[in-house]
Amino acid sequence: MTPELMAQGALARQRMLARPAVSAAGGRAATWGRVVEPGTVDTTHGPILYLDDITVSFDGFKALNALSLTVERGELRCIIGPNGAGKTTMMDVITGKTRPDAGRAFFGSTIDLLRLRENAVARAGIGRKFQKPSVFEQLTVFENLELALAGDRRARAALTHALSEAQRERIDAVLVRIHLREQLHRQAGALSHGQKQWLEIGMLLMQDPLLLLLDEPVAGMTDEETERTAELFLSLEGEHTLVVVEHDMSFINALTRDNPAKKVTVLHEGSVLAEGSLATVQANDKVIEVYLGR
Ligand SMILES: Nc1ncnc2c1ncn2[C@@H]1O[C@H](COP(=O)(O)OP(=O)(O)OP(=O)(O)O)[C@@H](O)[C@H]1O
Repeated sequence: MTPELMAQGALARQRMLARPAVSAAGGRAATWGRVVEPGTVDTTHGPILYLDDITVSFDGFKALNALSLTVERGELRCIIGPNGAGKTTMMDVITGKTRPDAGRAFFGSTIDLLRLRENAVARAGIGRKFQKPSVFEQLTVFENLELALAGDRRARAALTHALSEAQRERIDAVLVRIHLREQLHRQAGALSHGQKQWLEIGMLLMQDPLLLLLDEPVAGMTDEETERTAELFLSLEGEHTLVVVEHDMSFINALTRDNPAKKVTVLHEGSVLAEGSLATVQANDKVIEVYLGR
């Protein structure tokens, strides 16, 4: 992590905090059953993500068991936990893929996530990166980003549509950010695993999400790629809110080393087992027993 990137992250956080946070639509009723305009989440009085007492059962087995969790706007929150702790199920609830049996889930103070379908959650400003990269292998890096910029416009139309200067600049800025500026004409299928992961993150960034959910983003990456990914995430912190689920403790270390007080959440058996700085949770006896000490 270079001092420049750390400074960039700090600046981005300041800019984000200075951004007007109140929904243009305004009011709780504004989001119920309506399409939500991206970038209008209301965090004036609270967190950007609020999960309260969420329970998800599969044939009587509680994958999430009264899970409560909040994430503040601009945070980079790491979520760790052993296999089966409920991390993926939690992301499925946030993105509308799984409906809980009980509990509440809010994006800002007004957007009730449990009333939105998956595509509406994405439109509201929540982007999700699954573990495996799913880029369009036959297309170039640039074309992949171009498609992502188009959102849900039809693919062919998106690729024949002339880009505006501002759109080109946006793609260019993302290319620099994801370290693929030199590879823009390369077919995505020819990229390394790590580069494909960055491209997919770049595709999410084209939609300018407020909240990014990242499921094991460095699985299968080389040490160098992992380090670059940590730098990328730290540069996004503040401007975006990031929730990173990860098993790789060296990556968690890299994500928290600029600020040792940064919160890490440990999930176990569908609830929060511990939360606090990495050092605090690593020293927690319950955590050592169920996870770190295994
Ligand atoms: N559709 C399903 N049907 C039945 N059980 C499920 C289903 N989805 C998840 N589970 C169970 O719920 C528990 C939590 O799963 P989940 O995938 O959320 O955990 P995780 O923390 O993401 O694990 P990992 O680190 O292995 O990805 C597991 O015991 C899993 O087997």
